[in-house]
Amino acid sequence: MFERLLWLAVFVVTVTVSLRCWRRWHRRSYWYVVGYPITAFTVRATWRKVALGCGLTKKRQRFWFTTVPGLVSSTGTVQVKRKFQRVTVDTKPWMGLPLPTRHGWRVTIRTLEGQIPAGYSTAAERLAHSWGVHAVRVSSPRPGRVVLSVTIHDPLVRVDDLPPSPGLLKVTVGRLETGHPWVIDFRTVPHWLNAGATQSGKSNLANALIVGLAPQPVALVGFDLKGGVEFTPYGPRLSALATTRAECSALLDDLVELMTTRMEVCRETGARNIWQLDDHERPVPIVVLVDELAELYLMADKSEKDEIAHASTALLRVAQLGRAFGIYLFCCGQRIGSDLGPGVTALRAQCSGRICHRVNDPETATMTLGDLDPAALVSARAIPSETPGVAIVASQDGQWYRARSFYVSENTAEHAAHSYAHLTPAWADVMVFRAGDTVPDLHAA
Ligand SMILES: Nc1ncnc2c1ncn2[C@@H]1O[C@H](COP(=O)(O)OP(=O)(O)OP(=O)(O)O)[C@@H](O)[C@H]1O
Repeated sequence: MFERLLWLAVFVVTVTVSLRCWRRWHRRSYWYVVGYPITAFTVRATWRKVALGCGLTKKRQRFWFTTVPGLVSSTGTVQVKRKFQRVTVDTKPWMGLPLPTRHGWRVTIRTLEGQIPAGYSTAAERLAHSWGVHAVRVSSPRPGRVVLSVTIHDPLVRVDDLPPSPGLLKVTVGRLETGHPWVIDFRTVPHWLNAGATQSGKSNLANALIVGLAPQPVALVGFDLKGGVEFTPYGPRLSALATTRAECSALLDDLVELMTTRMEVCRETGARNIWQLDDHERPVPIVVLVDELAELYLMADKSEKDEIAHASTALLRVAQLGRAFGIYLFCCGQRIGSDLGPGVTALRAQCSGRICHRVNDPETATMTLGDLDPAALVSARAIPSETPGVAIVASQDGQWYRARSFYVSENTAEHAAHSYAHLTPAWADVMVFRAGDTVPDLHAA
């Protein structure tokens, strides 16, 4: 008997240690083979209790046949006088089979009458605590269905190195919490707002863009309102750099003039945008990086009013019309509040790409992500300062995601700027382009 118990103990210890080792050395296969089946079974088995606790059930009158009152799933007291009677029961929403994902699982729920996805978003935090997971995200692929996407651990604690760019004007800058790459694609979403408090990771993201765009046949333009300290080291790969408001105004005038020229070229050739022009006619696309956007709008005294109005209008025109003519904006700022003036609000409306790092004031989060799901705002304000680079990203599919940029140091970005300095088109060359002009052979790079 003792020997049998000993063998059993040895067996249990061996199995436990092996499972722990497996989990430690190859978490993904362990999750699919061991973790997921146990989780799927537990989630299904406990769904009634969890839904009840999170306020996702509905009371319904049902005919119930029972002799044992305790078997009736009701929060009220059920008095069984007859064997077949009408009682109030708590009905749980129908749940499909949880499906494994790389960082957790995904399950479809059929909503009960009167329920909307927002109700599930409100309950998401309660669900996460009930299941003991990092986060539960809610989406609704079609009316009457919600999909709960569960991440067990925060997948953004560690991210890998910056991979090569997947195509022209596309840069994989980080990873989404779903495990998918976070791609900034200027041809799909032309203008971006990148907001965040100091030390939240805004410049790191700009560095990732510079490293990704440097080898591409594009012209990079910098507006560095921190007096040039951020972008000057990347000068060799920048076709133009403005570091004061006066310089910004002049450079914005250039961009508006360039846009007008490109407009004429497109009109003369019957094209609606530069991408419909023949390859040899197409002007070089321009990515404009703006750092510390608020400085462009801040007024110390009334004498600056005209200059601010001028710069603000020019930037807005570039945002409104730039897309068709190959001019794309990436605006970074600590604060992008409406107190900066109507110019900022109008610019924001033109920037469909939104990135909100950790922010200090709720208004910047609202301004950056405002028209998204309120849960995105809550998520943005919950970003801890220990994870710089984590942001809420509004994407072209209308969804929002938590994401983290790859770490790209200033040295790496500076190295890329020097290595690809030979691809930098001179600003004068970019400006003189007209139909029939010789286009610098940047597309061959
Ligand atoms: N994705 C990331 N992974 C790891 N560390 C990061 C990441 N992003 C930023 N950091 C680190 O966080 C710190 C702040 O980053 P960064 O300079 O980009 O912030 P910022 O928002 O631009 O701040 P500021 O407005 O003061 O310039 C840096 O030390 C940087 O190395």
